[in-house]
Amino acid sequence: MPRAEAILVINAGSSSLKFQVYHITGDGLVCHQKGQIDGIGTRPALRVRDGDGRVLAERSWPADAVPDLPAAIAILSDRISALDDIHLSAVGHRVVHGGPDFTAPVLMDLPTLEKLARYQELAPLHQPNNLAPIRLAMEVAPDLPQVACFDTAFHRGQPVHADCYALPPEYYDQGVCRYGFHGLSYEYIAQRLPEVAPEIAGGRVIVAHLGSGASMCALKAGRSIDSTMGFTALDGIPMGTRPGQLDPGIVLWLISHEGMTVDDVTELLYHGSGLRGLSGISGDMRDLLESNDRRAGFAIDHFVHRCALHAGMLAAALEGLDGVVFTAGIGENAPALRARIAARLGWLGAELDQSANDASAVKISASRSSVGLYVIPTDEELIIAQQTLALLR
Ligand SMILES: Nc1ncnc2c1ncn2[C@@H]1O[C@H](COP(=O)(O)OP(=O)(O)O)[C@@H](O)[C@H]1O
Ligand SMILES: CC(=O)OP(=O)(O)O
Ligand SMILES: [Mg+2]
Repeated sequence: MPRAEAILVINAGSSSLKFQVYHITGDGLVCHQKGQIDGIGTRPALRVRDGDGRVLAERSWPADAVPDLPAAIAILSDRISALDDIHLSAVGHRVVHGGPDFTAPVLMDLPTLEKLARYQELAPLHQPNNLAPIRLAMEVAPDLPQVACFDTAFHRGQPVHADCYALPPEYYDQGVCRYGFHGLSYEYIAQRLPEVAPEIAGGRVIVAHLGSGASMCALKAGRSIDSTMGFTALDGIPMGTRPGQLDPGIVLWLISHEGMTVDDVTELLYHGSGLRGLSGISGDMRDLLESNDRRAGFAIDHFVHRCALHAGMLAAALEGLDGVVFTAGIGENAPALRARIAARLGWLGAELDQSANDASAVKISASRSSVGLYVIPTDEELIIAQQTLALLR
């Protein structure tokens, strides 16, 4: 029997490594297998399912057995190379930073790999882990097309007054601007809205992508007009191990007063801050929700507060609010946090339906709420597969 033509998708995040295999059919893309290792460095767990959702493999490890993304890549690459019932037509990769030049998916070659490697310092938690599998695949399968799909691309149509910093313009000309990230996730949500939430799809929507990395995007009729992340994926709301918005004066103080080097500050801001730094317990929201330690509750309070403030900022960018969509690890799975954030948006007209929220229904707003509240599980891999297929064709 001929093996089915397929696209493999790889998505390396800050606490997870996800993959999906799609069959290419006459009608488009059909998921054949999907899997992930999440909780990397905190509570690593592997789960692989077939296209119908049946669990094919499940396993967990102690935190230090899968301490980082490279360890997860090693585990998953063994599984992926064992897939023998497909013929790969291409591999689609999430690449977090596309800088000023990469505004659309691109077929990878060595010069492009070198260009993208220059953005490693702008996304140290992601870019090396996004590029390593591309480099490896180009070595072992030089004829197999590798396509890079960017987190930044979806935001690149924002007006200049929104994506610039108040710095002399020569910095903007050099690419110092607000890129925004999680664009593959926002593109997926924008694609789903007309079907799942037609009453808000053409309106003013905040999408809250709350995962280990977290950001929010202001969608106006499905297009990004602003977001909470900036030049790097450090900005905006607090994350698992990143602080979110920070007065740049703190960085100057850390250098001048604390004698920190660039490497020290990088370590603090990418690995030692956010929920982990503030709680001193864990950057994994599940650990904080399960903890009775007062510091865990304090970190969650801060997270909710900052989410509410940034949502207010995006509502101002949108000049009003028709809907809020919760997505990603926390947004999809933590009803208590959705409830607390929604309560802080009451002044904008948001009112939760508590039982719908507890059940993680798609629509979780009360019927009298003037803001539609939704939970839509994201699927960055599907967007990557669609973009990869479009480029192949
Ligand atoms: N049931 C849950 N309750 C609360 N938080 C959860 C739950 N499941 C996952 N999370 C949180 O989601 C985050 C991971 O989300 P994910 O979108 O996979 O992140 P990333 O892609 O950035 O690695 C972690 O902080 C984890 O604690
Ligand atoms: C950009 C970013 O923070 O991604 P993730 O949430 O997958 O870590
Ligand atoms: Mg992610």
